[in-house]
Amino acid sequence: MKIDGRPYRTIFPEADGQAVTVIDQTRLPFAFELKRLTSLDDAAVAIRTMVVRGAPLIGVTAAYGLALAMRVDASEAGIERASATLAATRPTAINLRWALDRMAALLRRAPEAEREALAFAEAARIADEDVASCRAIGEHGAAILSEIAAKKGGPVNVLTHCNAGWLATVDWGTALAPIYVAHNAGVPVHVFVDETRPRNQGAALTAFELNAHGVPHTVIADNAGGHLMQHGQVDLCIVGSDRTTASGDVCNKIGTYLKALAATDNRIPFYAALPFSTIDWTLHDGVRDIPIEERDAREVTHLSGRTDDGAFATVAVVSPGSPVANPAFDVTPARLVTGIITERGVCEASEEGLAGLYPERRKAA
Ligand SMILES: CSC[C@H]1O[C@H](OP(=O)(O)O)[C@H](O)[C@@H]1O
Repeated sequence: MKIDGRPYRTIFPEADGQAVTVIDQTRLPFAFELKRLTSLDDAAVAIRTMVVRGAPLIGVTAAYGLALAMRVDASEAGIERASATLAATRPTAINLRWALDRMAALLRRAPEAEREALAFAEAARIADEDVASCRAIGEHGAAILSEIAAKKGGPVNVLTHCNAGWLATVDWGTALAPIYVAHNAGVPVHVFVDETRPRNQGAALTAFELNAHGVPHTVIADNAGGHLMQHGQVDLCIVGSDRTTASGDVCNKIGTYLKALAATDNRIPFYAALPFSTIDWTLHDGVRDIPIEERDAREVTHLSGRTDDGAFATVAVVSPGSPVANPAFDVTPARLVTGIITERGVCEASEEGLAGLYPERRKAA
């Protein structure tokens, strides 16, 4: 995507191969700052502290983190140690495990002396594949938006949760990719942007993206979505995913499940958009089996932002001493999901639906 007319990706290797540069998403939307990752630990900290975030981007950052690690220790033990360090950063997004397994399998087969160059090349391939996958998700999803807008004879109103835009991937995004493709094609689209407490990825990141791209949108409190659906203001919901099971259960940012319940109650289509790398083919019961990250209580007790005179500030918003719970994700059962938008097309949220798009997995299962 473009920022002030300049094309950006969320992560890119530097020409000298000594570092990888990322956008520091903890500073958005009030400051656009780049951060250089020069080591395995830099990459691990960037993932854990959400300098980079979003399932596909977490996977790509981990891939580059492993490549940076190979500069220091390309032995078998080095591969295992770096993989373990990166895998421990965040437990829910399956893209992290998927990327590390793909990289490690390739590196183990290569001579130690070739592993650093091979790792950077494979990380770049994973990044390029992510861009292509998200662009294809955009095409398939835009067809849905275009059909609704044509039937309505007016703007299609999409509700989305958290940030599943280009900032959550290498480029294009997943849930927002259909919106960008449709908007670019002249389809009238408007987006209701859930603020998405507690870290406000919607209010801070999705709104930043849509502002930069000129997409009409309205930021809303998380709790307003059901009311808007009840009053006919939402035509469909599209969300991202951090891990989707082979049976179509969708794990996504906390609060997604509540949106799906409201959508179902109001007979509003509810889609999840995700690439192949977000599907966990080993799981069939997401509510029971997907590990849900519990993040620091301070994300709930404090709000970070900018004061009216432009200073960054963090303020307490919870009565001191009150206990806090902060699960970062929830799981929407497949029965509440209208369809899954992937790089290979749109399918039912079911074993059959996903196996139909990925027949090679049926044989593997
Ligand atoms: C395209 S994956 C985006 C997905 O990741 C976000 O989680 P986080 O910001 O904690 O990394 C959120 O669940 C988004 O839907």
